[in-house]
Amino acid sequence: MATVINGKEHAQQLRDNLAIEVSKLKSDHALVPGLAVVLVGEDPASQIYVRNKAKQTVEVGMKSFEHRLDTDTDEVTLLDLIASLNADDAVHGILVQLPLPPHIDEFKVINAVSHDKDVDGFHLMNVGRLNTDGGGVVPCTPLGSLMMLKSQLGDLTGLNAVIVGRSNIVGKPMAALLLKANCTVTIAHSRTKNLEELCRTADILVAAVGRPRMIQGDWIKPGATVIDVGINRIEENGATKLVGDVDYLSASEVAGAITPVPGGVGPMTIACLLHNTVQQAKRIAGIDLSDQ
Ligand SMILES: NC(=O)C1=CN([C@@H]2O[C@H](COP(=O)(O)OP(=O)(O)OC[C@H]3O[C@@H](n4cnc5c(N)ncnc54)[C@H](OP(=O)(O)O)[C@@H]3O)[C@@H](O)[C@H]2O)C=CC1
Ligand SMILES: Nc1nc(=O)c2c([nH]1)NC[C@@H]1CN(c3ccc(C(=O)N[C@@H](CCC(=O)O)C(=O)O)cc3)C=[N+]21
Ligand SMILES: [Mg+2]
Repeated sequence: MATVINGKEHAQQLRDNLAIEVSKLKSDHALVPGLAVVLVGEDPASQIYVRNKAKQTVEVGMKSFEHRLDTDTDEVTLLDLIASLNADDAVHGILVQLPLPPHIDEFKVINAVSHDKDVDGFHLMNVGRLNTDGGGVVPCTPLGSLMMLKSQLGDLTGLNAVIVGRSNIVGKPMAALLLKANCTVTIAHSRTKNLEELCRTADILVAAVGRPRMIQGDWIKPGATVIDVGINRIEENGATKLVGDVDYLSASEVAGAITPVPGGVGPMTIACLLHNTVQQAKRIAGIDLSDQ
């Protein structure tokens, strides 16, 4: 049976370390990192997610600012809010919850956030840096996934990594990180041929598809490490359930290690968001990033 990679524990450890760092920033630099989260619309899943983020932000000693706007908010109003957050010295990180309503241009909004306050790593400046000098802010979900992989496997050099999914927020930045970590990287998507065979070549398999339990145990190389990014709400036996893109039962009989859903990549994503906020606060304040 596969080792279960406990994302909740990894996330708790990361938050414990952040709490220590935040208290040092307070005492040594009079700096309290602040995170602003902007939510447009009433999506219940997003509301829970935003509430969890706010709670954990405060728990590590940082300031949390929440901005909830109606679904029919126009683009100019949203851009004005972002401009005021860009100019606010108490705010070091700005996250605009995606997806946005269809009448709002997501690309425009993402790039209106100052790249110095981007904590998602979605701004063009940070995308460019991830793919060149590696110095920018790294997207939270891929960063959390990489941390768990390194903790599980140590050096990743030479391993074959297959990522299923090519989105800008998960698949592509995950590929960039694994390439930087010296893996041989393949990105698969909906047009990929022989997906099952390709998956069986993977020492590291990352599933970021959005299809409940798509990847089966017999698609997995025995002993491989499986990172399940998928968060899918399904109805089963009359109850609502959260499942990943990997069929956990069959996969855990073949894999060497696997992240569960819930309790895997999700909690690490939020912890990495807090990590990125601290990083941006230090950058803005001119505190050496290699300092602590
Ligand atoms: N744990 C966390 O913190 C987070 C979890 N998620 C979850 O991760 C999953 C992916 O999210 P996201 O990247 O935003 O999703 P997108 O819908 O943006 O991308 C899905 C990708 O999967 C590919 N795909 C779809 N169907 C197939 C198929 N049958 N075979 C192979 N590839 C396929 C698509 O291919 P194509 O490009 O050809 O259309 C696309 O590249 C979702 O379940 C989401 O909820 C997302 C963000 C954070
Ligand atoms: N700008 C932006 N940045 C994001 O990072 C972003 C976003 N928009 N939009 C939505 C997706 C999704 N996402 C999740 C993060 C944590 C959990 C998480 O903590 N999940 C728990 C379960 C939570 C539950 O029970 O619902 C778990 O997997 O254990 C889930 C999903 C971040 N996203
Ligand atoms: Mg849109």
